[in-house]
Amino acid sequence: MEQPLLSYNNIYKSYDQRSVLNNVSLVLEPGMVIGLLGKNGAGKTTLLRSALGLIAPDQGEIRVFGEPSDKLSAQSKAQIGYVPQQTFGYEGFKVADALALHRSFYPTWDLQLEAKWLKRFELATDAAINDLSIGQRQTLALIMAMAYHPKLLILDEPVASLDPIARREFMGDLFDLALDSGSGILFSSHITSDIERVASHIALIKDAELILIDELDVVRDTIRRVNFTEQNIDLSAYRVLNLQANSAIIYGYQGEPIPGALAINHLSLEQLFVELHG
Ligand SMILES: Nc1ncnc2c1ncn2[C@@H]1O[C@H](COP(=O)(O)OP(=O)(O)OP(=O)(O)O)[C@@H](O)[C@H]1O
Repeated sequence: MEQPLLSYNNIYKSYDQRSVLNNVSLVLEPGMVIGLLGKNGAGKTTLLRSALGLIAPDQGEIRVFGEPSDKLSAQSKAQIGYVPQQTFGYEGFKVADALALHRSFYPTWDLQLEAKWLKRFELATDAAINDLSIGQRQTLALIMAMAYHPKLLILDEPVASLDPIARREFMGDLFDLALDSGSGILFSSHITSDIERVASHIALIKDAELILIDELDVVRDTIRRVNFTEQNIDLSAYRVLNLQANSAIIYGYQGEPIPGALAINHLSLEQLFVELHG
């Protein structure tokens, strides 16, 4: 089996005795695009930053390309692309100068890709970074993180400030990048439609715990809301993600009848997210 690009093994992290990551395990293999979904404060940024050695977990082990994340070699670091939630450096630079400096760190920089994206997103190279809109800055940050074909791409809400057209195009490129070059992508987002469009896998984080990690198609196909009147309905054949007085969200449904169920309904990713947090 190929070595995972990134693996989290039983990660715990607390701040002031408040748990932010609770026993999180996750593996990113080449070709996977994992969309990390969770509400504000769920622990997404903490999880992403800890992969880069920027945050040290209290317990557990994180490996990137097989190396411990807090002792990454320079060679491994050069194969990671990271776009934080808040960009940016290069204040006082023009776009062209910032790109030239950034490019100089990466021998695998793809000038054609850079030119294609600059054109597509209408970023003027003579514009001053300080004058760019938030969305334009985010676009530039994405170009800077992706144009050297990193093996591992970690994106913290990468497209939140982009308009829907730019979002759609970038998300498409992300997916192509992963599939073409055997890279892997872990990105966080609140935008369930973006995750549905490009992710191969979804990781759902709630109250510091990874409550679901699986292929997106499997999640879509086997998640259901079950309505019932009797409290003694037997749902033991499923993973119950949420249990209310007269309904439950179950995972692992295969189309069979459930005795006592009044209704068994599909849930979109957005409905799942809303209902889990309702
Ligand atoms: N350095 C810190 N000190 C104390 N608490 C922190 C620190 N960093 C993060 N936290 C807390 O940890 C929790 C998780 O934060 P994190 O930034 O990982 O969430 P998130 O899922 O990325 O949220 P968002 O979607 O709003 O970006 C939050 O409650 C946050 O306040």
